[in-house]
Amino acid sequence: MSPPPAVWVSGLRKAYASHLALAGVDLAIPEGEFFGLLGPNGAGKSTLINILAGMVHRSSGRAEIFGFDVERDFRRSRQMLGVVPQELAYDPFFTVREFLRLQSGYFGLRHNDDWIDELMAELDLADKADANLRSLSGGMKRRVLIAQALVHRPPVVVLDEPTAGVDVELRQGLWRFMRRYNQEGHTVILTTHYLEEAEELCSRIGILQRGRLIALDAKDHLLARFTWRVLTVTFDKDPGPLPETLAGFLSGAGENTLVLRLDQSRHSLGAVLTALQDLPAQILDLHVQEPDLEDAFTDILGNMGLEQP
Ligand SMILES: Nc1ncnc2c1ncn2[C@@H]1O[C@H](COP(=O)(O)OP(=O)(O)OP(=O)(O)O)[C@@H](O)[C@H]1O
Repeated sequence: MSPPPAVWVSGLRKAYASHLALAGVDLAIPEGEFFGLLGPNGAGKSTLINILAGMVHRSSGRAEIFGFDVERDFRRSRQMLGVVPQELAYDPFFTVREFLRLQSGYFGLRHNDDWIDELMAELDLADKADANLRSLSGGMKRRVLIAQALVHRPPVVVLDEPTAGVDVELRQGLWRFMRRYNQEGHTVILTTHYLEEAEELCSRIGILQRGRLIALDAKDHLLARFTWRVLTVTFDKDPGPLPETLAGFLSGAGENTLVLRLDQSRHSLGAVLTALQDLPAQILDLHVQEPDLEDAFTDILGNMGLEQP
């Protein structure tokens, strides 16, 4: 028998009074995956995460972590899971080290200092070990949140908007840390509004909208659905009117610059360049932009007739 997936959800529903926050979600996340859970505000992402963490009671359906039901086997499933929440709920009188020891205690770990030291070093918190939580900057508090979630070395970690509002440098540091944690074999689930972040880190993407998974695919497959490219061409002077063969591709123009949108599956870039070279101006620069996850996200939500966040 194959081992159970890290996360398994089937027919999962959550109703708040008459509002359906999750309307029957099926999802299996295998061990070791870096999974991106995306969706506009109110789509149900936090509800799903909170059900997995045993913090919200599901209305119906199943939810398991490594085969342990999140309610019936709460202790075992929770032991397998680390959740990095959006906000730090803590007693501000503790130092960072005291706080992480306390968290270890919740998981029955009394001698956890070696791992706490390693976590603090990895997250650049070592020189704040004895600082009071109250005195930390927003970025430092964010690191403490991550350390808190990992204090019991969970095989599955869920990061809910881990880099919201942090500066570029810290974001890059957190990406490196998450990538390394995943490369060590841990399963990572990330929710984010920064689609660039999901594109950089996640191998598979699920898009939730109004409590339903409207897309679930490998990131590369999602992106491969899009065959258009945007070609920006800069000339040494005004190139004049485009030949008729290219006029239909024009999507913008600036000073001595033309922007063409081409569908690669139908138009050859070579033929387009040859036609451009016939214009009475020299090409100085060419830039080809490929679709990114943001384009895929917008398009998928657009096809559903729904607005993006
Ligand atoms: N405790 C609650 N009581 C009533 N409705 C709730 C409750 N928690 C969430 N909801 C509703 O359920 C829906 C899903 O909310 P949820 O927080 O899961 O979305 P989300 O995708 O995490 O959004 P965001 O990106 O804004 O965090 C929303 O319409 C929200 O208003």
